[in-house]
Amino acid sequence: MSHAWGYGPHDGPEKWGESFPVANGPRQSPIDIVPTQTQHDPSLKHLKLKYDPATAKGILNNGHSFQVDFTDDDNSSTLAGGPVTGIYRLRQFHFHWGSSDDKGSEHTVAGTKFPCELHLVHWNTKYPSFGEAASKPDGLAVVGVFLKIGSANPRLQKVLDALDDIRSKGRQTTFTNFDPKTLLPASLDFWTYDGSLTTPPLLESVTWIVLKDPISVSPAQMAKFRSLLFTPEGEAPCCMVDNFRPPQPLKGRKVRASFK
Ligand SMILES: NS(=O)(=O)c1ccc(C(=O)N2CCCN(Cc3ccccc3)CC2)cc1
Ligand SMILES: [Zn+2]
Repeated sequence: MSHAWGYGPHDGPEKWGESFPVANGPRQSPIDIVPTQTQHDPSLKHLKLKYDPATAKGILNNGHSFQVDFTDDDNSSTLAGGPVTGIYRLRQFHFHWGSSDDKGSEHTVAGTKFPCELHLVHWNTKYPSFGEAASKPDGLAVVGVFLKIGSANPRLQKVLDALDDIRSKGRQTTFTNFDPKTLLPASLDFWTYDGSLTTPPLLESVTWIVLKDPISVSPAQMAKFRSLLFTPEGEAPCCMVDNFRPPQPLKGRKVRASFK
């Protein structure tokens, strides 16, 4: 398989190991988080998230998900505290979701799947760039947020309204003046563990910070996610759904909790 990967029967997660052998490595993501097997770590600091809405730049259908990109040439939008040392810059956020409300998240909680999961991707400023950081064991920090079916979430609406302009792979449009903090739940209680990117190249460079509390999303809003296409204009349309990797073996890793 060239480096063309996807989520279908011929190029999906079960096949990724053929081109990306690290798929079977010791710190792969996502995982099933079993709360009764996590350990409260009182030494974990509060998560410090500082996001400047002016750093929002654009929104892109990358053929695997859609992402909102941020300018990351200074420390205007950063993550610090929590399990990390130093300052990490926000690069982008994106989502993973299912074809139906009973699946879609990458992390699961005691086997429970959520219909969608948000990932806010940050890179360690001890390295010169995202690309450099992405290959280092402490290079990235990703905040994961579960979305649970409930009432419509007004905070999502600006993102969802932009999807009409990026229906096909490769489409992008400007997306400015957006504060991703508005997408977070009230509590920043989290679980944390050492893991990887959940898409190829599956680099084992991510400190995962998965928030305990979900945010809401309505069925109509989920339908909006599912209106995107994996395929570019001019190709037979294939709905962008089930773009999630299933949980991977823990291989002896400890999952710590910031809360009791
Ligand atoms: N689901 S997730 O684990 O949160 C996630 C986070 C980030 C990305 C991401 O931005 N990309 C796009 C391009 C950069 N590559 C890494 C790279 C490849 C080659 C040269 C340098 C870095 C990673 C994939 C994907 C998934
Ligand atoms: Zn992701």
